[in-house]
Amino acid sequence: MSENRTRQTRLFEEDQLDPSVAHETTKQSIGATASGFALVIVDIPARALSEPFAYGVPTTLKGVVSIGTCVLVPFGNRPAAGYVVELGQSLQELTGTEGLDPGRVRFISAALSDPVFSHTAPAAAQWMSQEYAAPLAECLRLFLPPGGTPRLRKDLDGSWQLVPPAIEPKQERWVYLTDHGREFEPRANAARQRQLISALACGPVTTRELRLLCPDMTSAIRSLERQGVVSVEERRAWRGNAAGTTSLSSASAQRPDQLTQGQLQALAAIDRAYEAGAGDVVLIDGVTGSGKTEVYLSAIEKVVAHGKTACVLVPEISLTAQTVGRFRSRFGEAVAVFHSRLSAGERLDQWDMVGEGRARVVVGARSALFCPMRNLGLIIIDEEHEQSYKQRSSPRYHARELAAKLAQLSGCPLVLGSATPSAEAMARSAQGEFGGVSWQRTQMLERPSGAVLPRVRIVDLRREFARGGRSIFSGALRQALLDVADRKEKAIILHNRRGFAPFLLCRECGCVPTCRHCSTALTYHEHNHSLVCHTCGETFRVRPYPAPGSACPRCKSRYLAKMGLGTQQVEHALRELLPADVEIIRMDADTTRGKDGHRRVLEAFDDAHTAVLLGTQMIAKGLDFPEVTMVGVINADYSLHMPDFRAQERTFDLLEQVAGRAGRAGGSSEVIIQTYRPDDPVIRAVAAHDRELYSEPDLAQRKEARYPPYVRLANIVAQARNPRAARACLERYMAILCRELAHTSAALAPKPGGEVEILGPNPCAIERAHDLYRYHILVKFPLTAPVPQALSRSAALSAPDRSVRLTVDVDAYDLM
Ligand SMILES: Nc1ncnc2c1ncn2[C@@H]1O[C@H](COP(=O)(O)OP(=O)(O)OP(=O)(O)O)[C@@H](O)[C@H]1O
Ligand SMILES: [Zn+2]
Repeated sequence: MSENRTRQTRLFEEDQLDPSVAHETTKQSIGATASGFALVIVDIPARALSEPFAYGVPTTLKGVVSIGTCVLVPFGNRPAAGYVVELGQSLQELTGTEGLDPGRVRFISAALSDPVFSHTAPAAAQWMSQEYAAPLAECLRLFLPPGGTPRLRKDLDGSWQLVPPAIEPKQERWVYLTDHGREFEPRANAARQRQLISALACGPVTTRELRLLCPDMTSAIRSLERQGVVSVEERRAWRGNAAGTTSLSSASAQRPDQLTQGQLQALAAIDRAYEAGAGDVVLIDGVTGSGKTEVYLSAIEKVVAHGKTACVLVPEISLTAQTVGRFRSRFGEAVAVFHSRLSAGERLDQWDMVGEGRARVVVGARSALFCPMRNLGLIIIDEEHEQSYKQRSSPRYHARELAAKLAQLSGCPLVLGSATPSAEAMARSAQGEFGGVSWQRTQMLERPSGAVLPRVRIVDLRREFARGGRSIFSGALRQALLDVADRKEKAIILHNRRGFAPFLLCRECGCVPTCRHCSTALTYHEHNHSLVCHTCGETFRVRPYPAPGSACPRCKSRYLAKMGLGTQQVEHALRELLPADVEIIRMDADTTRGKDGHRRVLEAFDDAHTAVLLGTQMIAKGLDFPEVTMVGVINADYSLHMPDFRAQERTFDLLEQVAGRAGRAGGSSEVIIQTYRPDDPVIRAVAAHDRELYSEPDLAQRKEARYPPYVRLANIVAQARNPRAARACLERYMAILCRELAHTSAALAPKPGGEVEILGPNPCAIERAHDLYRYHILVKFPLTAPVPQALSRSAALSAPDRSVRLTVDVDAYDLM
């Protein structure tokens, strides 16, 4: 590590300074005396800049520069913005500066801001950069106030300009009654003044709100201000505090009279992790509706009572509706909220509320981990198994891993909650330890107040087909829907088509053609009528039904059909089936656009008397509607056939979660799952609410074939207009990678039966997107091997030209 650093921490020579650099920079750099030294992460996102650089702190900036300060520095022949991540009296005190000559270090030119990030940010950003093969500056940028820092811009004439923060805090004018004002009695005919005084009787009000009350209040305010009756004060506005409020009945958290046994045990485990102060992880493995949210709320209450702060991550999708309400109902104004639908101003204000310590609880999507929490006492990740915790653009970090790192840096517990924990979390807690901290699983097997998990009925679609059933709904599902309508209750229908790779399915025997070498489902490519294996690349020609000559490879039936049916078609079918007084509410990407899309849809379902909520996988998440007594799944098999080693895990998660929406208030409830594969271990596991029925064989197979959680997996994708260019880029990358790995250690050198395995290049499952051809290689490597750094260096060294886009995704979830 330190050898690596010495190599990379570079000095810049005075003579490299270009005359075009801002005049001030040059003047200050020459002949300044150092009052100390600093390591600075230069704000230039390039893979080659993987370490901070050393600079002198001129005496003029003594005391002005601290960790987190944005500074202006000379960099090569240009100025650059950067962030101080380490400070010391002498150069030797700083990490990785062995062998540098203090006399030749260049100087920081100016300080541009107050400190902008928390003390754990530099270490976390450097860890992220190494772990996920991402440029260091790109990682650090995540920890900066959104839109709130200065940037440098090169103008057309070649000079560099300092651009101030794009977003400024906003001030609001507050009007309040003075002590004298409380006794003041306006003249009988001064109606405006009376109105104003009564509006202020309960406390200060903003001029904006007063204007809403009565548009011409200005003169009354001025006149009363002159008489000393009211005072006007400028205060910072905290935009975004109203975001996410909802009328949903389930969006408040009534404190239960009594916690369940499982809840108490979970809280005790969190207590122990808190006392240990080492960043230990507690996995709450609690069935759907077991009251995990209540555990989070109680744990946070304790932490806040100790003067600490807490951060709760929930999947983006569940943020707008119920969750925020539950947290606000318990913690009020002390809650800051982050999600992607906030405006830039709202985001900055929520950020600063956290930085100033006004907000003690942060609820947000994965990006909430970056806000400047002081005195962090607890991190919680709800629905820990969710794929959306993996960022899909660079830096491609996983929130669970970053949270574990931050917990360790802050010495606070990390709590993971789910009814369907990830294979990673299960494997680590089975081992009891991972990454130097303890991992412990605590189970919550029961729903509170006697509610039970719903009964699951499996419908075999092959039999329906044999009996002549051609409708979307089997007899059982049709009857169940009509019964719900009769009883004036609510139902949820899942029709998941997201992330869907086209495949062929025999409607008579239910078989899906799989690769004879790899046992992954073959993906259907319409344009050349072929089935392709996306693991080994083998291709089979095929003609699906109704083309003449279509035939199932197993039973030779000609009903080898291309699968695909949209939510809209299901909606039509529901409308035809059900009486007119049943509201049918569709929830998918199309109906939830806009800032309040999700909230509107869920409120409509909440308000409806008798209703069916139909949707894609977004309806499976965390919804708590007590009136839902039936859940139906149109076709459970879609995600089972994804060309992905996680296909079984994803399908189980989805089905178990959606099933868990039924019967949450007690009483009888039913789940009906339609499938062509009733004997699949995943389907049987959901039917029995018994995860191990599928996870044991699935994990055994992953271990055997070397897949996560037993190894790590990186997906390196090249995209180009010219398919040969994409492939060639990966071939070059592979050659460099092999060399880099061999350099790192003999054990990592790729060889048959070696620790590192490289597969490909092959075409991606989605072969072509946005007119670009896509190829990929997969790299499998041991959990603790320093392979990501080699992956990153190889990307920097293989320097693809502009026609090829090369991305490195470590711990990839999206293999399409
Ligand atoms: N101790 C308790 N006594 C009674 N009711 C409770 C108790 N704890 C939680 N509840 C209620 O149980 C319901 C389910 O709780 P919650 O939504 O937290 O479940 P969950 O475990 O997060 O479920 P899911 O994984 O399905 O999202 C809520 O309406 C909640 O108010
Ligand atoms: Zn294959």
